[in-house]
Amino acid sequence: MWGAMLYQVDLERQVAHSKAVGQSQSQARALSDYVGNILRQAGHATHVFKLKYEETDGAYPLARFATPGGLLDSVLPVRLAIPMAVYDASGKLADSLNGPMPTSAAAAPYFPALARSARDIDIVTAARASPHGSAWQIQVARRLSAGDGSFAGVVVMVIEPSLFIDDYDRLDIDERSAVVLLSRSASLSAGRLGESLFTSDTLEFNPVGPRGRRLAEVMPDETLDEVPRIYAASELGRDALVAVVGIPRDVALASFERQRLVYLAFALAGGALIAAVTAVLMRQSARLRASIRAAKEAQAMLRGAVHGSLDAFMLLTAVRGADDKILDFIIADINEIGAAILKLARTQLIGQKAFALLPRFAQTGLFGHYVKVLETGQTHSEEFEIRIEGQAPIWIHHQVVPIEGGVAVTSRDITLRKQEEIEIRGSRNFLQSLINNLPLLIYVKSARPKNFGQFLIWNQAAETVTGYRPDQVIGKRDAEAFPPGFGLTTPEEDLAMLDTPMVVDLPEKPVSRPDGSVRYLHTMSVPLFDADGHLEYILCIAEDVTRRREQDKNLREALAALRESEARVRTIADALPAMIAYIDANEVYRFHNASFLRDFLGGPSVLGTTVRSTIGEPRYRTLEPFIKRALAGETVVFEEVDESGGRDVAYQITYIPQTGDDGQNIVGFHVMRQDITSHKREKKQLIMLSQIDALTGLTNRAGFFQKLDAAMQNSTAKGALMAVMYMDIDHFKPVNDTYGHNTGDALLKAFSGRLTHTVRATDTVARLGGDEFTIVMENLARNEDAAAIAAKIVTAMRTPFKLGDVSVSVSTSIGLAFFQGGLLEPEELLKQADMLLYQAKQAGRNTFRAAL
Ligand SMILES: Nc1nc2c(ncn2[C@@H]2O[C@H](COP(=O)(O)OP(=O)(O)OP(=O)(O)O)[C@@H](O)[C@H]2O)c(=O)[nH]1
Repeated sequence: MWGAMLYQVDLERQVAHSKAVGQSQSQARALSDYVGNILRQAGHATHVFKLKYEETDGAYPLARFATPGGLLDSVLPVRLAIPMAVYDASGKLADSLNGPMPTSAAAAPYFPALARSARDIDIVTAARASPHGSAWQIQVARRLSAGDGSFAGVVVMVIEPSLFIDDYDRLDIDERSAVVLLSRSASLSAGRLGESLFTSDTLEFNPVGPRGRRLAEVMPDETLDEVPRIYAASELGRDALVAVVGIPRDVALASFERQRLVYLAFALAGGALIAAVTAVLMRQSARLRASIRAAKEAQAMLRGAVHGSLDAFMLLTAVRGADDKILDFIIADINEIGAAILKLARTQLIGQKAFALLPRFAQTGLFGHYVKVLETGQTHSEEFEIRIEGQAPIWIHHQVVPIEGGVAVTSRDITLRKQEEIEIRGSRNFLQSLINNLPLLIYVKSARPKNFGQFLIWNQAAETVTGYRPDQVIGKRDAEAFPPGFGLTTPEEDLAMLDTPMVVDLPEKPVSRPDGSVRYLHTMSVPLFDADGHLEYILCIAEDVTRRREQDKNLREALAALRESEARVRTIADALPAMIAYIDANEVYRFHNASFLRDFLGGPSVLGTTVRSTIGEPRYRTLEPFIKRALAGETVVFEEVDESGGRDVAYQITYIPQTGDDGQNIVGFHVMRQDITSHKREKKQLIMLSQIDALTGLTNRAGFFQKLDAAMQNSTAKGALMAVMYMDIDHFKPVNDTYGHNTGDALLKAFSGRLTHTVRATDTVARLGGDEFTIVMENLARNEDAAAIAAKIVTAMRTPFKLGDVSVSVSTSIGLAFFQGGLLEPEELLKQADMLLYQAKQAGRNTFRAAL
């Protein structure tokens, strides 16, 4: 039992020791964190000073910098009274604060490095013995630049270990604890043992136990005092500094010792209690670690939020001139997004002056805004466009918030949103312009209950057509904007739309303009719904149909006139005896009068059919040449005999070409078809009549020559013998003279009658004029046959003629010529007969002479 208890006690001791080492190390780590933080802040403080110094061209005293609540106080507590100094370019002390400082820094290790490098860096020197012998120290130095960027000197902060040791009141440790800060590089240490401080250049701490142990327990290589402690170290990671905290062993193991007594008293129960206490402590430690981790995570998240933000974020510190006027801004911090916008690495940007980065900083107005924000303390936000040649424009939302000594700038790329806005505005402008420029009246009324019927849109065309301006209409209802019965869509029609929302085509209505004139509108009402399907607007689109109505009216009148004229033309055409038609350029019948249909085609209407299909191919072939000529522009007159009806019907056809509106192209031709059958017959009769001697009824001179010509051709063709007889009444004149002209006529008639009876029916007896007669005899067998007839005629005429109351005795003389083919002309044959007549006259008359 005791063995077990002693074993347990030993185990507990080990646990308590480990815990004590952990506690020491935790304190050592806190110390090293604090030191590291102070050193970082010191670096930051030199940076802030540098900004102010450079901004004021060197006229910025350290005393002002370290004013309580001033710039330094925002970085490092002024109460720490950290010694500071400013050295000029030659290394000579120019300003100092919080303690004596070396009069020259020229020999300091940082000085030549900072003088050479133009970069804004801080140099933290290794620990070295303090010149005034108090301890050792670390210097944080930063280059100061003149206005032209040249080396102006350095600012130095002196960090002494006493700062951490003296003022170290954060550690919750026993007063006999040891706190040591060790510089490995300088082999210097400074420490506190309870209330007493010490420095050493020999003190060293060595690790306890095997390497790689989790707890970094160390032991001093020399005895510091008589207090046994449990020491642990924490390396600073930079500057070769090590923080060591030693907690008195009895304090560290006090609980264990108490527990050991309890163990002694309550052996087994004590062990359990210790275990429980250990567990609680472990849990507390775990909780502590968790909360530290949570704090770190929160910090990381915060930092991540800034750096991972979609917005560009930048902290700018104002650079002020001697008169405190803001001259420029320096980038104190910037996130990656911001750096990306400026197209430089973050590290390159930090410390840069805005004017150096953006030469047009002032012209863009940004500088002015930043200054104003800083001076007024008012946040400024705006949206603007950045145009870089060769790149699409970028829209930025810019917010500037005042902070201590500068501004915090947040910029967000809102190009996409802006483009959408511009597009929406563009399409809205387009629609607006479209609505205004459309020749249609467009007006929109509200369909919402609160302002039902109120005009919301009234476009240019609506104003032009109705004479009412938008300011007279918009925001009003019909009854408020227009006189009663104005004529636009009425409230009743709007209410009907509310009942049954649908597109309505309203009848054409007149509207009275203020000047008294009237316009006719044809309106469509269209319901427009909101996203929830409720009727929101009534869109009315109206067309001014006044002109169209006038044109329609004129057209109707013109059409009526045309129809009337056509009816008149048709009446006339139908009444005409001629057949009239019109055929277009495609040879299609377009018009015909009643006679054309009845007398020519004899069937139903052929309008719309072609000539070829109407009259048939054979007849079309006859007419085609004339049709082509007419369609070529020629007026054609020709005759056609239609033999189809069993009797010959003769037509005279006239084609008159029709030119189109251009006066050039032939668009068809008019047909006038006249039945000339009877006319031709009459003509034939007339011709016939013209060949008859009116007194005697014998063939006249013209008929004689026609007959003689025909007979001679026949004779030539057949080789037949023919004769022509030429005779004259002997002493006719005295008859006229004795008995008068009428008796003479009667004698001529009686003579011709006796003559006709003497010859054959096939012989042609003609009177050439006066008392001269001829006979054409064809197909004679012999010459003598004709001579015999001549003799017979002479004999027959010797018998006196009984003419009314008088008896007249005459005789006749005859010349007889023959023909039986040949080239002789009729006139020549007659002349031969005349010559023979003359001979008969010469022979004493009352006889004949023949060319036998
Ligand atoms: N009554 C009548 N006399 C006519 C007509 N035509 C001609 N004459 C006359 O006929 C006569 C013809 O005269 P001629 O033949 O020259 O005289 P002729 O007396 O017959 O003489 P020859 O023939 O030599 O015997 C003229 O006196 C004409 O005036 C007619 O139609 N009627």
